[in-house]
Amino acid sequence: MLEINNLTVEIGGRRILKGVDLNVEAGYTNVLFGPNGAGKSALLMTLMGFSGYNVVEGEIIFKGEDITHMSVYERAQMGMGIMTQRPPNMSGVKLYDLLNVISKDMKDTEALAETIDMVRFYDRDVNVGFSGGEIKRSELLQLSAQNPDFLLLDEPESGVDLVSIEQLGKTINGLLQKDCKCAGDRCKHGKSALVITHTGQVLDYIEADRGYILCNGTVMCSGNPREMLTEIKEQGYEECIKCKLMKI
Ligand SMILES: Nc1ncnc2c1ncn2[C@@H]1O[C@H](COP(=O)(O)OP(=O)(O)OP(=O)(O)O)[C@@H](O)[C@H]1O
Repeated sequence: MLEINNLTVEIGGRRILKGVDLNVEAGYTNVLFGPNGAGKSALLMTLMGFSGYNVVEGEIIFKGEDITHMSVYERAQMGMGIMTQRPPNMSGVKLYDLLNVISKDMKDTEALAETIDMVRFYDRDVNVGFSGGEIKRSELLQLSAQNPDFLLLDEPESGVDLVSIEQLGKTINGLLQKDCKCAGDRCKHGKSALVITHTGQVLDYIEADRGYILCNGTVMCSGNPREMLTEIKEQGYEECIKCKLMKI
């Protein structure tokens, strides 16, 4: 569903991503690990097409189409959606009005808003004065309203209290499983996701297929995400860099 080939990106003339290769098949959820400043958020922002992320080499193929130079709007229309780390305040835009514009099914959106206690935010300007956890819930609600085929999730659990993480994780899982008409417990032709996580807490609620470690703008290795998380917790990212150097 998503194919990233040799993606090299500059921000303000500084090279942030260097020849990134990464794939996410339809129905799969892949995970991106990496130390602070590695370029994980930059990768997601580039995939969504935000300005300031200049692709100087490589390509992004989504649903078989080259989207490398498409606008954010066109990518969203094609079924790509994002939950960013620091979404902007939207002064003058009420949450309800925004949901009403992007919602494919307002009934579903309102049901989720009830579940995650966001109805009382309908009359507030989007993100203005929201707490960290409230921003995450608002973002999740907007993403659910859009109901994209491909979810880019940037540290969805960060800033969320321990009790609410379960609800957030289950909601994300529900979103990934939504509209899946396959029999059996796993739908390999449904929605896909690329998730950034430091703690791995969200992985307790979703099926993660493949993990990637990004260090200094480069993919160092890939593998079983749970095993990778255990190794990162035990050995940190230093071992990963050494391992890559040894392979070279
Ligand atoms: N607008 C910008 N101007 C200059 N440098 C930027 C800009 N945006 C990002 N960077 C730099 O790009 C690098 C990668 O940032 P990015 O946010 O992608 O890291 P990250 O892997 O998501 O880190 P974290 O885990 O801390 O969220 C950092 O060194 C950051 O300072």
